[in-house]
Amino acid sequence: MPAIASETSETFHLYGEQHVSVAPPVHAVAGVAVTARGLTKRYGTGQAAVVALDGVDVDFTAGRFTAIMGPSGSGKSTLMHCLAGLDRATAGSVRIGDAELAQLDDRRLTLLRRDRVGFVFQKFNLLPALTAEENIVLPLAIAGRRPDPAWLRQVVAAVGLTERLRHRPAELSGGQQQRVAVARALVTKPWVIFADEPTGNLDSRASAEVLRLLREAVDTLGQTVVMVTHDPVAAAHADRVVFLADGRLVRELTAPTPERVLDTLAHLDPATAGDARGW
Ligand SMILES: Nc1ncnc2c1ncn2[C@@H]1O[C@H](COP(=O)(O)OP(=O)(O)OP(=O)(O)O)[C@@H](O)[C@H]1O
Repeated sequence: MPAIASETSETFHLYGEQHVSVAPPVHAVAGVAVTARGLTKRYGTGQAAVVALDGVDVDFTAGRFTAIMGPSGSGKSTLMHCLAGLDRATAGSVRIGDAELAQLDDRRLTLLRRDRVGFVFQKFNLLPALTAEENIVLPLAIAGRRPDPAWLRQVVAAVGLTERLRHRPAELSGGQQQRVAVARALVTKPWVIFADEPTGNLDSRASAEVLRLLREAVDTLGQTVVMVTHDPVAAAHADRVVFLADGRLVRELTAPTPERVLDTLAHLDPATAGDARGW
């Protein structure tokens, strides 16, 4: 099990009792952090129905960095939302560790997301009235948990924000705001971090910094990261890239390079590959 995901002696036995306040621990099943089987998502009904995911089987190894790519409309966001418990699948199964999402009612699903999943979004999603530090510890504050000071210091130092903790988001650059978001995702020691186009609003220097942080979280903390991206350079920071087309998983690459990612995209959808080259 990755170091960051190991549980301490907190009392998770509350799970299953009437007043659930903490999500249950999750455990890796054969080294797999998140798994989907036959994952299907249909929007609408009848003739207007859209099959966004069409029976996706995929495993995300614990302590690894995986990128999800594919042409526009191929189902990347839908897949991430279903994997992260932000949306319910129409059919099939998603397990985060040994927790089967379909078996959780809305309240338990919310707890699982709050306590076991970290999120990084394209638009940072920071609260403007709060300082950087308050934004970072917000998931803990919502859960009524106190930050572990040593861990908080380590996370803040890792993202290079020690001197910026009292600044509000409007006083920070885009790259700094996204680093706050990465720290906020790490602070709960989540089972998995889902990053949805985390560099989509950043210039290439700030992008490289955020990608380096995600990479470091995997390499030095054992964090599991799953990232949706359109950017072959971003995807090349991952250990593995999985490619969607028309709601199906069609290819994957290990040890990706930007060139190999572009070549694979070009086979799936020449227009998308052209965009990625900046044509
Ligand atoms: N709420 C919705 N209602 C109806 N159809 C939807 C909805 N959300 C997504 N879709 C459709 O599902 C398909 C997959 O969409 P999704 O957003 O997951 O693709 P994507 O690969 O993330 O696209 P992009 O790269 O453009 O962001 C598309 O055909 C989209 O139009």
